[in-house]
Amino acid sequence: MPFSRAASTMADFVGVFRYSRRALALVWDTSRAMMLGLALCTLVAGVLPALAAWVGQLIVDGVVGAMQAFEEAEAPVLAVILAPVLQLVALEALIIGLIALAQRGLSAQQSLLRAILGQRVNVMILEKAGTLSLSQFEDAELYDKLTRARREASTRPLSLVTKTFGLIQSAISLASFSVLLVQFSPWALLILALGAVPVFVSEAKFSGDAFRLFSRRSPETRMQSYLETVLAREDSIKEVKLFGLEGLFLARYRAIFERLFGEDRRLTLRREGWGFALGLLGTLTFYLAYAWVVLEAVVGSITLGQMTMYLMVFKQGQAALSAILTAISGMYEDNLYLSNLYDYLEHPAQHERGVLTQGVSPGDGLRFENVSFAYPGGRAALSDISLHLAPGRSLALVGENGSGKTTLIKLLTRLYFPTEGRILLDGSDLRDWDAQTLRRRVGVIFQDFVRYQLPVGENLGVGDTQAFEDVQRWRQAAHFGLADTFIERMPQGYQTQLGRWFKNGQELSGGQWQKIALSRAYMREDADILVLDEPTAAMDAAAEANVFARFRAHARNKMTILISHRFSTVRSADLILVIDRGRIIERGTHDSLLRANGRYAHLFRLQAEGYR
Ligand SMILES: Nc1ncnc2c1ncn2[C@@H]1O[C@H](COP(=O)(O)OP(=O)(O)OP(=O)(O)O)[C@@H](O)[C@H]1O
Repeated sequence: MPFSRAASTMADFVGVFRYSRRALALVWDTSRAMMLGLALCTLVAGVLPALAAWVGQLIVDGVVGAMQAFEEAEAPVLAVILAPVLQLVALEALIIGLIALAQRGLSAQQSLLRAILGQRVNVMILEKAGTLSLSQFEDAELYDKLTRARREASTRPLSLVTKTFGLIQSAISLASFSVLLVQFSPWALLILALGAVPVFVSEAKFSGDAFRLFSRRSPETRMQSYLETVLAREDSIKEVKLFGLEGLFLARYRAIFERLFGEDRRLTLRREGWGFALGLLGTLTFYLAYAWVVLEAVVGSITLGQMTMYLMVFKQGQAALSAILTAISGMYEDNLYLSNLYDYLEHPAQHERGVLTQGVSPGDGLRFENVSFAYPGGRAALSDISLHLAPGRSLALVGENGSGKTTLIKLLTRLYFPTEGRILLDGSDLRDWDAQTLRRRVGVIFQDFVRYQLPVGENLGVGDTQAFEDVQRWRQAAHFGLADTFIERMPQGYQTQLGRWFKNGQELSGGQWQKIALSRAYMREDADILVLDEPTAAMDAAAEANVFARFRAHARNKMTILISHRFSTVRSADLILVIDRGRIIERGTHDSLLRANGRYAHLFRLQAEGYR
């Protein structure tokens, strides 16, 4: 390897460790007491083994001395001769006991910290997810980082801290062993090091390889977990069964596993193979040193006690050194995974910087001025949209599937920003509005509303977090959304658990769910813009008529926007926009549009004929 490449590989290797400091800070911040406890136990567990080895030497030499004394004495008193040796044995027992205590302390604190830190990191990941915009969520690369972080990152900070302490512990042990060993010969230290370094280099290389493998294939692992979900979740199982998809999906699931496993196997075999071969070097050096120490004992340059000690010290020193190197390569691996976590956490959130709580011309309502929009990486979904909706007026959007109706609502609710043009509320650009204020002013139900696995009351409460548990408000909203009658018939009324995930959960029909969603929109008492995207598609005709009668009464002074494929619901709107491939192609009232005899009139007649 040329020098410059070696240097840059080394720099990469060292550079990765920059996350160690942050992980340590995180743990320190999480529990100072336990981090100090860990440090103390580490210190004790690090220093005492060398002390034990030294006492071991004293015991052996003490025994040899006692044997001589016993032979030489005329009237030997066993207790007197043995006493010093026995004291040493007791000391050794005490030291071993303390080591065991320190190790238990370490493992107890580690397992507690693991739980707290795992939770903390998961919360950090989820909090960050809350700050991401919808388009960031739809960015596959960022989403991969998020899933990788959720899968792997929560255990890494502790693992890093444990390894750092483990490293310090082994370093202390090694230093204390070295102090003993260097009295035998400084060369022994060199032999010790030579045996361990090759294993370390190969470990570091393979942990890098494993991380790259893990990162590269996150799309495949995501597909795997997606297939698991489809095959094992109640909301998809019905269709899977009826279409007989189990075999097909399982085969795909297996194929992904086999492909991934092939790579894993290759890596594992190489890693362990090299680990074994290079590990033999360590064994070889140990036996070299062994022979040497024995030789020195035989020729009488060291005592029998020293021989025992040196052999033990060499063996344990070797173990400590290889523990140090393993810890470093493990830390390198943890740092790689943490780099992914911090990359994700530091991904710039698209800050909503607006501060306005009032527009420059209150009462002006909503305006789109030449608004165009394209989804990231997609073609234009909306082009040159202009419209004005004054308070108390209603707007209906009509158009084929995929024409851009929902997209318009997403812009209006600031889930996305226009690529061109502006949207004004009360005369001020939507971007400049304070997020909270804006959210309070808009009540919206999307077609793909969420069916929360929560009690039915809370399913309404999510519509207004300030009234999340307010039973009175639930009842009122359910009344407007026509959900009250069936909710009151449920076994535990508003406390009835919905969905099948939890015990005694009740499943609702499609139309009932839609009524829940509709009531959720009514929870927004302060909202003066109400948006309903296909709110009644699953409802029976009587319910639909009722819903709109209530809606009109409720929305008398509000701005309302309605998306529907049913002309019966659209016709009463003050303004109807017909959208086609992202453009407004017709606008007017029901009557004027019929008179114009264009697309609207055509679609209307088609639907009317269907009912004849
Ligand atoms: N998140 C997205 N990312 C990229 N493209 C999208 C996204 N959502 C919608 N689109 C595309 O934007 C276009 C308009 O979609 P939109 O959902 O606004 O249609 P729609 O008029 O509401 O349709 P429908 O009547 O079926 O609900 C479609 O071509 C669709 O493929």
